[in-house]
This record gives sequence, C-alpha cells and structure tokens, in this order.
Amino acid sequence: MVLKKLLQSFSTPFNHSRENVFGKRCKNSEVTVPEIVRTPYLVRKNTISYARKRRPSTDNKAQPIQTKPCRMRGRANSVPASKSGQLLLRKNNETEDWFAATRSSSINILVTGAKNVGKSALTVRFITKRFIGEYISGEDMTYDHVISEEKRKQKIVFLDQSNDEDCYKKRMPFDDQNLEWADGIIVVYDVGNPATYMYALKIINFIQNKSSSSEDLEGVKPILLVGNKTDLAKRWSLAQCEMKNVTDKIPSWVTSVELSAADGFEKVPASINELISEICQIKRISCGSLKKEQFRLLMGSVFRPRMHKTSSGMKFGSI
Ligand SMILES: Nc1nc2c(ncn2[C@@H]2O[C@H](COP(=O)(O)OP(=O)(O)OP(=O)(O)O)[C@@H](O)[C@H]2O)c(=O)[nH]1
Repeated sequence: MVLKKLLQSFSTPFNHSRENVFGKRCKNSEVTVPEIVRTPYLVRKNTISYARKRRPSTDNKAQPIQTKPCRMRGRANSVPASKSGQLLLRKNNETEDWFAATRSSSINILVTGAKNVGKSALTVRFITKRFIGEYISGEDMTYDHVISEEKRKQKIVFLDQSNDEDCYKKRMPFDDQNLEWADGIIVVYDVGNPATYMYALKIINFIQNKSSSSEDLEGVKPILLVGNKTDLAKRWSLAQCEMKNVTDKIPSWVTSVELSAADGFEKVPASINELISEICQIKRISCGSLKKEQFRLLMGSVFRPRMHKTSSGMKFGSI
C-alpha cells in the first residue's frame, strides 16, 4: 500500500516514468532530465560526523596562498577521541617523538598513492566500516586503531600520507622517515585512472630501490597494492587495456587487490587484515583475533553477506 502510494507520487506531478531519473526522455515533454551520478551510500550525518574531515573551501574568492608543512597531522580538535582510541587524529606538531614512540609500540601502516585515489576513504572504511563522501585533502593524517585479542590489545597506526603537489616535490614520492617507520605499506591507485597506477608502480620501484641499499627491506616490509573505486565500473573497464600493458611490472612479493572503498564491506577488511597478519608474523606478534576475523569475513561473504554487521563478539574494527 505504502509502496503503491509512493509510486503514484513519483508519477503524478510531472508525469515522468521512473526511467526519467536515469537520463531518458520524458514521455509527455521534450525535457531531458540530466543524468544523476550514482552515490553509493547516503552519508548519515549523525552517526559519522566525528570521522568526517573537512575539505578546503572551494569559494570563487581568491584565497591566500599557504604553504603547508609536509608532515602536518590532522587537527586534533576536529575529531574527538573515541572511547577506545580507535579513530584518533594526531596534533600538527607531533613529529620525531611521535615516530619514535609509535615505532616500538604499535603496528605501523603507511597508506600512500596518488592524489584523490581514496587513501582516506580506504583507511576510514577499514577502521569504522563506513564510507564517508568527503575527506580533508592535502594533509597527512594518522589514525589509531586498536584490535583486542582476549585481554591483550594491539595498537595499529595508519599514516595516511597526503600527496599534494608541495609535498610531492619535496619527497618524491615519500621521505625515508615514513618508510623506515612503516611496518607495512598500502599503495593505492584508482582503477579508472591509469596515471595513478603508474604512480603506484613508481612508489613500489622506489621502495625496491631502497631495498637494494638497505639489505632487508624487500620481503620484510609487506606491500599491499590496492586498486580502488571498482564500483565505477565503466571507467574501470576503459582503463583496463591501458593498465594491462604494464601489469608485469608489479614485483611478485607485492600482494595486489582491486576493490571499492565505497562498496567494500568484506574485501577492504579482509585484504588489510591479511597485510596486518603478515606484519604480525614478521614482528612475531600474536594476532590470533585477525585469523578469526578473516575466517568470519570469508564465511560471511560466502553464506551471509552482511554477517559481520550483526556480530557483537568481535571487537575488531568496531567503533
Ligand atoms: N565511487 C567511489 N568513490 C570513492 C571511492 N573511494 C574514494 N572515493 C571518493 O574519491 C574522492 C577522494 O577520496 P579520498 O579518500 O579523499 O582520496 P585521497 O587519496 O585520500 O585524497 P588526497 O588526500 O587528496 O590525496 C572522495 O570524493 C571519495 O568520496 C570508491 O571506492 N568509490
């Protein structure tokens, strides 16, 4: 009944058929409704505003040019610390001490890649299980995430590295300190943009070259190459031919995966968990809960696609 009324309300005022919404011609007029770009998820402001990062203003007024320090951290006052410290942005002035402290106490993951490929989206999706439309651009962000295994807690720190032009020029593609700090690296590209894929390969080559100078980098720092935005299937298929020509350049020790931060209920946590368990093995830390989590995600994707959403026993990744 409600559905019937809803359908009627769609059709009566303008006499449009439902196809009109997707850009087809109206039945009784010559007006063409512009095509609507599909937004995968609605932003539920009340529940996720704490994790939302502001974009710089896009006013037409001339903005004063500001030079940002590359190692700028997210504004602490823009995001309140969550109870468990799972999503916590760092203050701007934390630098050397922060690197030293986190190096020894946590699992550190560097998230890098070209601009606008979805580095923040991927990280936030992993930590909060949510996709938020917009994020602060042009600033390095760090996120704390805690996994609990029985009574033990393991802190995971993500450094979401900005690649705005100023920083890019200074640290082509990132400085040694970030690389030394990281236990694992996530290199992100946009599957619909071959240039970002080339940039991702450049980063991997950079790491590979570093490994020849510091003997044990290769294999010791696991790399996850993530092709993001597969939900934009049209752009993706167009870019595939161009990317196929260069796929042989990915070194065999790099794990690669294609997914969508927007749609990635299972794939995002599964692939990042795999990277974390690899790091745990290398650092000889026990991460048993990750294995359980991976198994649960696998079973969830086979039998019940949203099983993990209702599970309360596992603290991993919850807010
Ligand atoms: N459709 C779609 N859009 C995405 C996806 N991931 C990210 N986006 C969008 O892509 C834009 C850039 O995402 P960000 O996460 O800010 O990208 P970033 O790499 O962190 O950007 P910088 O910090 O500027 O380097 C945002 O508008 C996101 O909403 C995805 O999987 N699918």
